[in-house]
Amino acid sequence: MKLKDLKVVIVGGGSSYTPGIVQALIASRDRFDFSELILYDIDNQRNDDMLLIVEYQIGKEGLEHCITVNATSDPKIAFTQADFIFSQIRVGGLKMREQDEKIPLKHGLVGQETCGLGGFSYGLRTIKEILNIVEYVQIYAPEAWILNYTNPETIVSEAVRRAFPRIKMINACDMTISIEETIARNYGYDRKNWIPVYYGLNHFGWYKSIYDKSLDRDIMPEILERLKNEGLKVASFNEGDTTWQEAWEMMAKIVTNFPDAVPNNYLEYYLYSEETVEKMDLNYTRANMVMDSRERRTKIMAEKIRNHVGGNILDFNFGEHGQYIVDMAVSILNDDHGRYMLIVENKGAIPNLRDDAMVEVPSYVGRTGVEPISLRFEIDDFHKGLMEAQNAAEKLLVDAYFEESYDKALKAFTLNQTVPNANVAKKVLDEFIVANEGYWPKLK
Ligand SMILES: NC(=O)c1ccc[n+]([C@@H]2O[C@H](COP(=O)([O-])OP(=O)(O)OC[C@H]3O[C@@H](n4cnc5c(N)ncnc54)[C@H](O)[C@@H]3O)[C@@H](O)[C@H]2O)c1
Ligand SMILES: O=P(O)(O)OC[C@H]1O[C@H](O[C@H]2[C@H](O)[C@@H](O)[C@@H](O)O[C@@H]2CO)[C@H](O)[C@@H](O)[C@@H]1O
Ligand SMILES: [Mn+2]
Repeated sequence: MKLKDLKVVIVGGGSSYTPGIVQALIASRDRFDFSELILYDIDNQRNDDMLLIVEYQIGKEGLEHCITVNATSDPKIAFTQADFIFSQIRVGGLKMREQDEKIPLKHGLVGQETCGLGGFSYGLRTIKEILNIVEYVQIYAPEAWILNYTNPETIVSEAVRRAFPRIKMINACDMTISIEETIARNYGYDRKNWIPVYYGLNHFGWYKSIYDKSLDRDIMPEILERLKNEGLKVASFNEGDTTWQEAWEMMAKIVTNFPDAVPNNYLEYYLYSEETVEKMDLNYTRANMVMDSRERRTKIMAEKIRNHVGGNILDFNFGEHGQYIVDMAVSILNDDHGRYMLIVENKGAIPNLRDDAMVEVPSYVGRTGVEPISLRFEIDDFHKGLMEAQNAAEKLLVDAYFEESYDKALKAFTLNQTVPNANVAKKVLDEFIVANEGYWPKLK
């Protein structure tokens, strides 16, 4: 493997997460020696705007002579001789995310981008594009590592597992980092001292223990107590974001009712679907918020650079998101065996769950890839039951994609735990088929 002068490709270069990734890449140059950065996107306008921002970031650090940056929509140019590929696409953009959220919500169901039927709609749209990208990598850079965080992750990674079982791809989500960081900042801990044991599906899991090395004990019992008694406030990187504030408040509720484990916040959509629906506004969902905030701020940054406006141009803060992705790349390159929560094929990691489920468990990352940690305990029936139903629904959805099967899709929609009956499942599925024309396979 090449260790220096690396070529990095950001797939979905126009994503508003790109500046955060670039900031982390720049900050990690002593551990990750890259000299070429490619923004690859199918939307040239977004990609060109981002090129301006990234060039500005690199120029600001005086690195324009050591790092070349280019934007392209040509896969051959993008992937040839690539070493690392970061994948962050949103198929259909935020306009389709709006449909994912609003169609179920219209029927009184959870309207969310990765949970519930919105996640299934997004999944059926995304599989084809991710498989295309993996195919390009096989053709132009078969030795490259793909770090994937495109959502909905369990569905995407299940499809890739079936189509490319040996691909060098790491599936990662920053949510556990964000949960840990928010808890640590609220209660005065340092997450860097933690060895957490976590298990689940993506956006659907629980902490079993959190061992703090500096205190020499499992601090989960005291965290559970504080969650119940003090609640959880939004950390500075999500400050002013009401959706995140509400999500952290719901964590306290989950723990009050189920006091044996710190949950992933996304479980609120499954455990309290009715309550989350009541808080949603059919005329203004999360997609609208993101368009009016993150997307707008990105456009303003590009505009200011284009118009040579001086002063403080850069305006983004995604907490640990970018650094987490880059740390994983560093861990591969330097064979560091860093420990991350990753989405992997179970194969016994959770002993009493089917082997071919894509689960999220602690894993080491090194030069040869991912080494998942076997939990060596059986998970309880409550978590197991929830996970098995969710996993079966996701597997049926991926079957529906490969078999172009309406029957499998309807079963997946009906089994989704945010759905009360098959009638409403069918109505939402039929509306999604129309809304996703040109994106979904033709279900027969
Ligand atoms: N797992 C995580 O921790 C995590 C965290 C943040 C974001 N994400 C995911 O990252 C992705 C990007 O999110 P965003 O809000 O920045 O979306 P966005 O719409 O702002 O940006 C995505 C970009 O992908 C491009 N794109 C779409 N299809 C493409 C294709 N086939 N090939 C190349 N480019 C393509 C779009 O043109 C767009 O510029 C989403 O899937 C999101 O869910 C994951
Ligand atoms: O609604 P969005 O698009 O703002 O966020 C959806 C994503 O939420 C999680 O990522 C968080 C991250 O955990 C937090 O630290 C901070 O950086 O905000 C991110 C979102 O902006 C989740 O893990 C992702 O999968 C979602 O895409
Ligand atoms: Mn995630």
